[in-house]
Amino acid sequence: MAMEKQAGTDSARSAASLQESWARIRGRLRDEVGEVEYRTWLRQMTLAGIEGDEAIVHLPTRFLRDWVRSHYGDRLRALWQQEVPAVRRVDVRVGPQPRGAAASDGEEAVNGASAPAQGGLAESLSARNGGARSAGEGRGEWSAPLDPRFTFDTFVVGKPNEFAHACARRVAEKPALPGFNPLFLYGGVGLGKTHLMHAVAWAIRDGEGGRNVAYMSAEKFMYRFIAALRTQSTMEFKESLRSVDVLMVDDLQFLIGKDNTQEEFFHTFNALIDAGKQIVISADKSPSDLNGLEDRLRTRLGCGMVADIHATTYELRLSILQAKATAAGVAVPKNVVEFLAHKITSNVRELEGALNRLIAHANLFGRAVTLESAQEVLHDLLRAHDRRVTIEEIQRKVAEHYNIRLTDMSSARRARNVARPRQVAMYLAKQLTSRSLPEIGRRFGNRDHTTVMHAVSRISELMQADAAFAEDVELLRRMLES
Ligand SMILES: Nc1ncnc2c1ncn2[C@@H]1O[C@H](COP(=O)(O)OP(=O)(O)OP(=O)(O)O)[C@@H](O)[C@H]1O
Repeated sequence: MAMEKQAGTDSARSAASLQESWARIRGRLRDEVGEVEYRTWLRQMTLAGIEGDEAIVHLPTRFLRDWVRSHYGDRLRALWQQEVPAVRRVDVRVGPQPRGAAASDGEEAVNGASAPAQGGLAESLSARNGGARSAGEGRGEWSAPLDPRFTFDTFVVGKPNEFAHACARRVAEKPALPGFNPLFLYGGVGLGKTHLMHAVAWAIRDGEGGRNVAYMSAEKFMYRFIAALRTQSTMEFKESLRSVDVLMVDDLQFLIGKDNTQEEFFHTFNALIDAGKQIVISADKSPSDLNGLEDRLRTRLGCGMVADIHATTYELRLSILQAKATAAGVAVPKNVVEFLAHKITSNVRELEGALNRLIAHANLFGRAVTLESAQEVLHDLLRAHDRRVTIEEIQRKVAEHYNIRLTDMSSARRARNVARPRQVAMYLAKQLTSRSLPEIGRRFGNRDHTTVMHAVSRISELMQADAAFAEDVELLRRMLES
């Protein structure tokens, strides 16, 4: 063993002892980072081999590679050095995973040689699915790769998604339960449909019984079907698809207007349901609203459980931001989280994108995240969102509310009953749009930016001192935002 440790090359190291070292390293990492983090980021690591003084670790995607490199690279190197002192460097690469790689937490995969593993990601997924391959298509090849970030652990539950989440959990725990088959999840863009689908797929794959889950987009289904038609292998297509235990199809609306593919999907759907297999579908609309899908298919899609994911609420946006900041290990102040949750209301994808940008910026420049940096870094994004609330709208609403003329927003009149509403409008313009102080000043009768600054601080003070006034301003804000 001691001799082996000094050798540092594959030739001197048996596959078995490498495997043991690698298993210990992974075990230690898992103990250090905890189960959830380990499963999210590290579980799919495989050892491709040792070259000279370098251990080569493979991950299936660039995203995972970058993440593991930047967050765990040093730790991996240190653990390797403890285990095998001759290893001085660790190279994390995107690479194929060997058959059976990372099939479960107990199974650690090692090629045992420096030569790259054979077989691509599709094959390794096939192995994860049970490894059975029929002639032509491998069963697992049906499945698109699952995103390791999209699990139940990382899905934040709130009022708008709690029903869909509960249904997804139920199906993951007990596939093909009567009343839950098919499970049809629908909702607007970027609200978490794919995340929930992947979470179900992960949970079933990792659960007991080694169920064979095929997850794909409707587009992929069509593409495969057309390819099978072209190569006259539709029988194999049908057989391989019908041999799965769970079929999950994302973005079903893609099949609208694709009549032949719909027909094929309808038959596959029926065959699987009749055989007691679980089907999970996602789409942007409910089955009854999917105009352009055949009636008989729409009817069947709606005969299990239909669950919608609603637009996010302010509270859910707050929770999601907090959870994502914590997961990234970055301190994001409360006022920044509240600011983002207020401003970016479109969907979770954009919210997440904004937070990631802030975090990346803070990391790059080694600076803390602050409200000022958030406004600066996200300037373009906030501007795009501002389109909904314009300074004109603010002026109009505030003038109406205080019963003054719209022209008084720009007039030179200084009477309190005019000046105060004007200050409120300036304050709201600063809060609800990303216009600069000079820009706001210009829109209020060419006033100086210091006047706007004064208005903002005066209104803030008054709101602190006078609860009724604060409520009034908040009411205006809500009216403008809705
Ligand atoms: N409740 C949630 N908790 C944590 N993350 C979420 C939640 N909802 C959505 N996300 C995140 O938001 C992003 C977009 O979600 P997802 O891709 O699942 O949306 P989608 O509804 O499938 O969108 P599309 O209609 O564009 O396919 C993902 O990164 C996802 O992890």
